[in-house]
Amino acid sequence: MSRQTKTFLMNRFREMGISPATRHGQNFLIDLNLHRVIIDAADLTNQDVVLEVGTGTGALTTLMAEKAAAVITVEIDGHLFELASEHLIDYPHVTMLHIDALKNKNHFDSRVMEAVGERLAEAPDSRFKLVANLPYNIATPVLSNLLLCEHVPHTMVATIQKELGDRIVAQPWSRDYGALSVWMQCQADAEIVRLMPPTVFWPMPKVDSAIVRIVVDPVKRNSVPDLRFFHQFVKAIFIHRRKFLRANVVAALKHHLSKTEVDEILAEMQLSEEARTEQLDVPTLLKLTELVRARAPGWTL
Ligand SMILES: C[S@@+](CC[C@H](N)C(=O)[O-])C[C@H]1O[C@@H](n2cnc3c(N)ncnc32)[C@H](O)[C@@H]1O
Repeated sequence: MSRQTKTFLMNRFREMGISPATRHGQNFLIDLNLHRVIIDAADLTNQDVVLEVGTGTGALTTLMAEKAAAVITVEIDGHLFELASEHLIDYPHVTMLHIDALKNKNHFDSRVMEAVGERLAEAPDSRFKLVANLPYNIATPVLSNLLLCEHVPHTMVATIQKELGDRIVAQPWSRDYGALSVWMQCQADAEIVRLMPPTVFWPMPKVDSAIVRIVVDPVKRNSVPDLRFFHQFVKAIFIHRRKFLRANVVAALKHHLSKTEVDEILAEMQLSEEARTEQLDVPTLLKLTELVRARAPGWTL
């Protein structure tokens, strides 16, 4: 029997005297075909160094270890770390970390990136990929922060809440368009590969899920002169995305730009006073950010 079916998992958890921890987003994929879909979407080869956040029982890890040059897998839960260690012991190119992958909501634990850096250094010309069935409570910081890390991924393939997937691929004027859509689309091509009902997991989550693929585009990424500034500025003006853009820029740049300066910038961009933040596409936001940055280079959120 596969060691990731519902019966196997239920028995193992019972033997260990534990139950899945909701606070850690422990919903395990029990439709094993979907592991294959994830791996195929990531197009894994022996040139890839893979980061997995959430080892779980190690089922996906083992499959990735068969294909990739190296896998760094991170698990917060001691019981699961132990369970996965039993299965991963025969894979010397798998680095297992028993830590919280995130130091805080804006930063990875430095040990994660150190381990990734070491594996990348061992395999020249390797590509870095994130492939994971992510715990839903940390999916946004994991995907967002990775794009600001020292080692930027070539591709990220992740199982996430469907609602989050919708936000990542959303277009201007739509209900789901926001700072996260802009942050992803300014530097990557993002798509939803597969939608999944709760029944493919044990225990079943309360929401639908999606597998997303985000492929970083170096040309797009290079067209953002200051990624950190852009990230912060877009976050600030999208807090009230339905409001008038002018009000949002004025509020975000309070103490840094006067209302007259904001009006000058909007006039230069030929944006009316009635323009709403939610209507701005990525190229327009890039241009706006650069005009703001030129006048307030030291601004931070
Ligand atoms: C959705 S499960 C995925 C497990 C497994 N990869 C699978 O495909 O079935 C998420 C896993 O992430 C772990 N986890 C949750 N928060 C974490 C964090 N902050 N750092 C590392 N692992 C975490 C959970 O304990 C759980 O094992």
